[in-house]
Amino acid sequence: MLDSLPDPLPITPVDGPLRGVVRPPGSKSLTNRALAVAALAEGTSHLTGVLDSDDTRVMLRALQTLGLAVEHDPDAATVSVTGCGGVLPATEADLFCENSGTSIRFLTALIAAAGRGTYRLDGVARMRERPIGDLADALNALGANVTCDLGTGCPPLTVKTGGLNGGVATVESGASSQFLSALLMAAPAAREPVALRVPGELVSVPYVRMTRGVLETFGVDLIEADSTFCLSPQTPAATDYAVEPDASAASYWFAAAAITGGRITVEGLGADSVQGDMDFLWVLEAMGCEVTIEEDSATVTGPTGGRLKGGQTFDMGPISDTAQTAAAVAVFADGPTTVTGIAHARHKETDRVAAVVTELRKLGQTCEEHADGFTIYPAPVTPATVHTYDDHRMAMSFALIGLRAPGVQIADPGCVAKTYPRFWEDFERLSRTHASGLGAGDEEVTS
Ligand SMILES: O=C(O)C1=C[C@@H](OP(=O)(O)O)[C@@H](O)[C@H](O)C1
Ligand SMILES: C=C(OP(=O)(O)O)C(=O)O
Repeated sequence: MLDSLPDPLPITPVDGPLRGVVRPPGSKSLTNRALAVAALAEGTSHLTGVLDSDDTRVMLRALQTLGLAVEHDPDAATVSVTGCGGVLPATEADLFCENSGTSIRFLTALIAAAGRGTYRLDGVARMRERPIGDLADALNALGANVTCDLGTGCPPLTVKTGGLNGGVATVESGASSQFLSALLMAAPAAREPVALRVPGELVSVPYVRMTRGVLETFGVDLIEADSTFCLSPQTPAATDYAVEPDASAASYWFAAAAITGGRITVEGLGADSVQGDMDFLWVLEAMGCEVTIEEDSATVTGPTGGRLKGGQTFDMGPISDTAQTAAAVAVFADGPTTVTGIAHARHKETDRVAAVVTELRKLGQTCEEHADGFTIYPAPVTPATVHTYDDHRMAMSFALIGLRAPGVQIADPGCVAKTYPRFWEDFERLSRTHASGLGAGDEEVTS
């Protein structure tokens, strides 16, 4: 399906509010965490609701290469993993991690802790610009020998290891929270207790909470005090784990309701979600949307005519994957919107701060670029082809602008495969629910 899309993909504006119900695919972050912890567990874990996308396939393939028994049924969205109990079967491996940050960071720590030999990890050209040196330093303090082969603090990496001894490590976490998450998941396999000290800024805090939640489900004990996380040697217990739908993916549907003045319900994500990106709902509420959160769903009703409130500043540091979604919504606000706290978003699939500003300017918007974010002064949208920089979130968020403005085309639409291969199918079906759907009941859109 993705291969047959026109490139660039023209987006057809809708002439009324979108209404519908949607269930996004499984969370990338939860899928890759559950896979990593299940790999270290004793016994077989059964995961349901798993995401099948480029990023999760990188992780699945890597675990198989490392000698683990992994059974994947993409149609049923299930994976069974028989864990290694603390020592990986493979004593060498060459792992290609594409541009999956979670995979390369989680795997580096997992291998350092449970590997016995020499391993190499690499990715696409952009991955070679994404930092990982702070994770390598922390693993080396615990007894591994991890080197960034080009001396740039980025992949490719060589991991030479006989397992982690344990001890105290400092984890610089200003570039990514994934370093700490990776260490927390790997530390139980060390021979001695591990203390992970986070001395300065910790970005993307909700993802660390998510890691703790997954570890808890697998029976791992962890103590946190004074920015230090302590884990004793232990083996995670294999478990059945149900992955929630992806909250970052849900942000596109919530925003579609906001922009078109419609009403969209996302199923499977409710009050108890463990994903921080659900907080994007409060950005939309501040911009004039009505937000309702139930036990197992969340609904956004956009203001009539999609007239959104501007003149606001949002610190989106904890939820930076939704900053591009916010930028798309900001185009239709009645005043400027400023997003702060996302300097670390410059290290992701692309420099997202620069990409948002560059592409919004093409679409006729006035934008200021700041070190840690941007300000958008809304103006009428001018037709343009949006460059997506191999960043799924550029494609998915900028498509939303095309729902209300003619002439928006999305280059390389297939890049959504990183986390949401069915995105355009859901977009198409949901786009058909406008206007005539009003008062006629919601159309079910599921994936
Ligand atoms: O731990 C995770 O699952 C993630 C953490 C975040 O990265 P940073 O911690 O690098 O901000 C987020 O952007 C990424 O999509 C997923
Ligand atoms: C930043 C992202 O991914 P990762 O860091 O896992 O590559 C993302 O999915 O937006």
